[in-house]
Amino acid sequence: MTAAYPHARLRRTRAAAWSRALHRETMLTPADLIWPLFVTEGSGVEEPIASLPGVSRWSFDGIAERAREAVTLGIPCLALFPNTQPGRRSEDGREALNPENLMCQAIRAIRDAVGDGVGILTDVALDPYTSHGQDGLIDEAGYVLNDRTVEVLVGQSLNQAAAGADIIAPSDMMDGRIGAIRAALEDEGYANIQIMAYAAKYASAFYGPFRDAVGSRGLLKGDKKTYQMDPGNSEEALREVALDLAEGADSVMVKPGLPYLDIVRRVKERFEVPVFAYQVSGEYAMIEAAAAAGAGDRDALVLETLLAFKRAGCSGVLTYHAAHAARLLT
Ligand SMILES: NCC(=O)CCC(=O)O
Ligand SMILES: [Mg+2]
Repeated sequence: MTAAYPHARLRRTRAAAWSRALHRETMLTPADLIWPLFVTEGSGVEEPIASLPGVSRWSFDGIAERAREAVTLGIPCLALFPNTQPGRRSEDGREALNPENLMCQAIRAIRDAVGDGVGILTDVALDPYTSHGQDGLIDEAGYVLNDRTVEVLVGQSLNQAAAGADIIAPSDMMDGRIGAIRAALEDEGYANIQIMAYAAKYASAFYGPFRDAVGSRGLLKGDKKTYQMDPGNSEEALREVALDLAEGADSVMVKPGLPYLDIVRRVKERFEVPVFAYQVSGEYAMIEAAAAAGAGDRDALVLETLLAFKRAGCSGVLTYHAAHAARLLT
């Protein structure tokens, strides 16, 4: 039995800054952050993204510069997303298999700039490469075909592995792709390349600005509800995670972030494996809009939301605020 009031006064340990620091249960450091970057063609190019104020697409030189910045700031990992030009998009997304695509060139630019000073996480899914904006191959009715898509995702993963990716991160939500990719990585001599599975990815309204950033918003017809999860489901997330772990994922991700921290917590408690969350573009945009409207202090909102991911059980968080947060923390 613990003491009761008045012998127990929980305000006692909160009374001074030194004591609050001493009793703080959760810490946020730059090492908890994964920084998503958008890649575009050209050189010396920075394209601001209107719906993601403060975030730009960068050409390879800019990507290399961001990698140097990450090293300086102590951010351990970058996540890459390409803005594929319309002329390189197709019904079958075959640009994903091109060894000279934006993703592969960006990986090499980062390696040239910082060696293995940062980890490189690469997105596996076809939406940045398809002319219809879906994450996989579609039939005449527009339905995303599972098994044929998985075959292409395996090729996409091997293409990224050959270019030097450290963590393959399938975000497509096809069934069985983790096992297929893991087997292919083993066969091709990439036993040490990690897989971070977007295991519980929800069909969410929070992805809008991301689709602007990779140029798929105007292309996408319909929605992604036949493969991404229903926001009402939680038991199903545990099944998704169990399958991805059984298929060989090293870590799992929950996405979006803040509205799904209950899922993070359930996954962490059930499986005791590294869990990551993606604070997605719409969440970033909400914080920026709130700060711009004078509804809250930007720096405080950024740090509090990121700390919440840690408290919920995350090993780390993908966030467009990574560089800003790391500067605040150092
Ligand atoms: N596969 C990566 C994403 O879909 C990111 C979504 C977002 O930031 O809104
Ligand atoms: Mg799954």
